[in-house]
Amino acid sequence: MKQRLAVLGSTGSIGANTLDVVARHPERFEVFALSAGSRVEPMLQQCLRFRPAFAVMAGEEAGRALAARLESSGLPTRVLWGAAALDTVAAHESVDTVMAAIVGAAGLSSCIAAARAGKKLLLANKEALVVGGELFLQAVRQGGARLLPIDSEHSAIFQSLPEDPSTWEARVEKIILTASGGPFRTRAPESLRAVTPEQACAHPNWVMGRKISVDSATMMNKALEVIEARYLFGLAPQRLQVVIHPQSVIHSMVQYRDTSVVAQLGTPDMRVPIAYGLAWPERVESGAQALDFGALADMSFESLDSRGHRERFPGLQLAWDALAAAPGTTAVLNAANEVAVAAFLERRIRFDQIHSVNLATLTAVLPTKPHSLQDLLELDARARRAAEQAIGRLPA
Ligand SMILES: NC(=O)C1=CN([C@@H]2O[C@H](COP(=O)(O)OP(=O)(O)OC[C@H]3O[C@@H](n4cnc5c(N)ncnc54)[C@H](OP(=O)(O)O)[C@@H]3O)[C@@H](O)[C@H]2O)C=CC1
Ligand SMILES: CC(=O)[C@@H](O)[C@H](O)COP(=O)(O)O
Ligand SMILES: [Mn+2]
Repeated sequence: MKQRLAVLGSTGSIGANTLDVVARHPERFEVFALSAGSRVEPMLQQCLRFRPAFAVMAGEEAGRALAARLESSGLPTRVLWGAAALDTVAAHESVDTVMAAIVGAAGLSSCIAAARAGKKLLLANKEALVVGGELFLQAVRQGGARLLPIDSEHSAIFQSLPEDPSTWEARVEKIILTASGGPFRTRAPESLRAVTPEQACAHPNWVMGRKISVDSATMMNKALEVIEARYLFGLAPQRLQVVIHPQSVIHSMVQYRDTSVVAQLGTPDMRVPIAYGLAWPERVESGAQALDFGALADMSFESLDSRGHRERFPGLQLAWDALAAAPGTTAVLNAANEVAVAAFLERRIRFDQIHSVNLATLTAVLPTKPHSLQDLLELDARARRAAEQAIGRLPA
C-alpha cells in the first residue's frame, strides 16, 4: 500500500523539498492533500503535477481563485479554505502521513488535529511544538500518533539516540545542538543595528523561508530548537547544549554517560531528514549529494562563551529562561518573535530590536497555564497584541 500524504505548507521550502522526495518514489508515496497560504500560482502547478484530492488555501480569496483555475484545467481536485479545512485534511481518514511544514503558530491547530487522529506526523513546523508544548504531546499520546522530527538537528538527534526512549534518561548525558551562527556570526555586535532583511536572509549554508532565515541570523532559531528538543526528547533543559559549528556538516550530537558522542553528518540538504521521516524506519534515496570527506576542508567549533557570541545573540538564552518560567511562556516568546520578525522583514523595526520586542513582550504577558488549544490560541493572540504595542513604544 502506498503512503497517502497531506503536505501542509507545500509551496514553501520544506513543502517543495518534500514533493521532490515524493516524486522520486511514486511506488511508495501518493499525495492526497496539499496546502498553502496565499500563493495560488505555485499551488496550481503542484496540483497539476501531483493531482491531490484536496487543496487548501488559508483564505477565501485565494481559495476561490485556485478553484477557478483548477476548474478550467479540468482537474477534479476539491478546493477548501480556512483553518478548519486544514484540520479536516490533517485528520482525514484517507491520510496516513502529515508533513507539517506551515510556518509559525498558524500550523498548530492542524498539527493537533493530525496528532489526535493518530497520524504519522512529520514535524518541520517547530513553532507548533514551541507553542503547543505539553498539550501537543498529550494529543500525540492520546491519538496514538507517531511524531517524527524533520528539523535537521532533531532528525540528527533522533537518529543518534537509542531506539527505546525509555533508556534515554539513563544512558544520555546531554544533547548537543549544532548552530551555524548564521550570516552574522563574525560581525561586530554593534553593527547589527544596520543590517537589512536581504542580508539577514542570506544564510551561509541553507536555502530556507524568510522567517526561519531571520531566526537563524538572530539565533532565535536555535532558541526555538532548544525548546523543541526539550519537548521531543524529554531531557532537562540544562542537558541541552548549543555549540556553533559554522559548516553545518554535523547536524547535531548525543553525548552518552561514558562520554561517547554519536552524531549524524551530511551535506546541508533538507531532503535528507525529509526522506528519513517519510520512509522511516526504512531508508530511501533523497536526491542529496553525499559528503566527500576528501574535499571537506574544515570542521570547526566555537563555544557560545567565546568571540562575543552571547552579546551578538542575546535571544538564545531566552530558550532556557522561557522553559524555566510559567507554562505558556514559550508560546508568548514564539508569538513575540513571529511579530518582531515580520516587522523587521517589513522594515518597521531594526534587526537588533527583534530582541527588544521579545523581551518587552515576555515582561508584559504573564501566562496562565493553558489547558486547551483554545487557551493556547488566546494566549498567542494576547502576546501578539503585546508585541505590537512594544513595537509602538520603540524609540523612533
Ligand atoms: N526551510 C527549511 O529548511 C527548514 C524549515 N523548518 C521549519 O519548517 C517550517 C516551514 O519553513 P519554510 O518551508 O522555510 O517556510 P516557507 O515560508 O518557505 O513556507 C511556508 C509555507 O506555509 C504556508 N503558509 C504561510 N502562512 C500560512 C498561514 N497563515 N496559513 C497556512 N499556510 C501558511 C506558505 O504558503 P504560501 O507559499 O502561500 O505563502 C508556505 O507553503 C517552519 O516552521 C520552519 O521553522 C525547519 C527546518 C528547516
Ligand atoms: C535546516 C535547518 O534545520 C535549519 O533550522 C538550520 O539548522 C538553520 O541553521 P542555524 O539556525 O544553525 O543557522
Ligand atoms: Mn534546524
